[in-house]
Amino acid sequence: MPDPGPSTQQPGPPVPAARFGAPALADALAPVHVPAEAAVGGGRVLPGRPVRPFGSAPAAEAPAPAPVTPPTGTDVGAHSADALLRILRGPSGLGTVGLHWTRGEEPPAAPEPAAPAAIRPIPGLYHHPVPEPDPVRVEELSRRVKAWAVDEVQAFPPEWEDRFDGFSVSRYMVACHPDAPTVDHLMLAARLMVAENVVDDAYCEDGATQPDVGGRLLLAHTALDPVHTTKEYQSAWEESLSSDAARRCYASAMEYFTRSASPSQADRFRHDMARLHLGYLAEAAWDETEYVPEVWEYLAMRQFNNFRPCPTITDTVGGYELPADLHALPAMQRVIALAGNATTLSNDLYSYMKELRSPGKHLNLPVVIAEKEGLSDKEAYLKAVEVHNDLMHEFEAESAALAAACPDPRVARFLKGVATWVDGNHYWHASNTYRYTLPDFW
Ligand SMILES: CC(C)=CCC/C(C)=C(\C)COP(=O)(O)OP(=O)(O)O
Ligand SMILES: [Mg+2]
Repeated sequence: MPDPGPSTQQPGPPVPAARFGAPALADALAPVHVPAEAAVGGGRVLPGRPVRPFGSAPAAEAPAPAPVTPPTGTDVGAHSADALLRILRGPSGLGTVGLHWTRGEEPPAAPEPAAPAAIRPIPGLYHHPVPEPDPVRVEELSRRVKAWAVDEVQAFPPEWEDRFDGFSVSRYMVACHPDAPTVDHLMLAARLMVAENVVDDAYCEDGATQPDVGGRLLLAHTALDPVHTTKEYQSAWEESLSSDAARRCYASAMEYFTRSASPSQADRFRHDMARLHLGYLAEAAWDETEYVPEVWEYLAMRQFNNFRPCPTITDTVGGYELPADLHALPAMQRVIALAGNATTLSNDLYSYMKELRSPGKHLNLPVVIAEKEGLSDKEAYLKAVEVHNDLMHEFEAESAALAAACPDPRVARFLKGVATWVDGNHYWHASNTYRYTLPDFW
């Protein structure tokens, strides 16, 4: 690794390496000076130090889960089934052919098809199965996103390659965005997904939370939302964008994204990322003060520390635009929030065992319910499943109502894209047995 050189980071308390039980991580968090000419940009190799990517060690030490066939979706009938099915089928009528899930490119001849991933859904968790992601796309996206992570932004060191591969970002993104016209479009989502996880892992996760996490997050946020200042200070900010893996990933992924997105789509994404960072700050503050929130307070925090920035780029990745005034509709905002909350609570349930093994008390919905409502671990987990399911039903009912009230094909396509993202996110969690194992509650 290159010599880190002098720091460009704001002054702050020293990193307490012992706290993390992983000196490599504390070391990785140290800022790195990079000359101005190496400032972020597509195609350049950026020096710097890695962060521990993609969560804690693989779940290999836990017993391997038994793969089962995914159940079919349930309960739709109780929740505006007709309208929902119309959304999922997509728009119909004259002039809507181009709005369906088709691709702008013919896939090349298929290689040996990869074996379908084993799925292990949480019993009783309301979800919809998805078709197996196109293996040709998964392969191509995997090659390209890894090349970006390794060669362009140095997101992780070679010894963590297995963890990066185990994250399976390409299978994740192909499952979530089946309507992406090209692999270039999928790359927009894949780079951002990698970057978001690098920032979370480097600054916030598993005992890695830094006392100066607020400053770090704000400076990382400027890689998405640029600083406009005087000439004297502008170059110092530009240099800072290369100074750690988190900022290199954000800056590069955002540069690609803004080349494809409209100004209003890019601004929507910045707003969603500001929400995310606000959620990280609350989580970090509660971790620091060892505060266990009320269940409703936890749910409020998790609405911000949330997958929301992922489904809300579905139109950019799909190569079309939901106009800002339709995105801003209160009913659309409610649908987006419900979808984000359901997907994020699904993460709380799938990552429950991983988070139990992590250092300190890792808050998630089952843990907070158990503590605040005096329930056993199993009772709390099963109650959290019900909270998730209620949110999913509400999401689907509100989505169907909005589609009926606002018969604009772009609204229908966006709602379908969000619903597809929700399903793809579930698929990825249920199939990622490298990362997640289930508790023994059934
Ligand atoms: C991809 C993205 C926008 C992530 C934002 C926040 C985030 C990492 C999650 C919502 C996932 O939750 P968590 O941090 O608990 O992830 P793991 O359980 O460690 O997989
Ligand atoms: Mg989690």
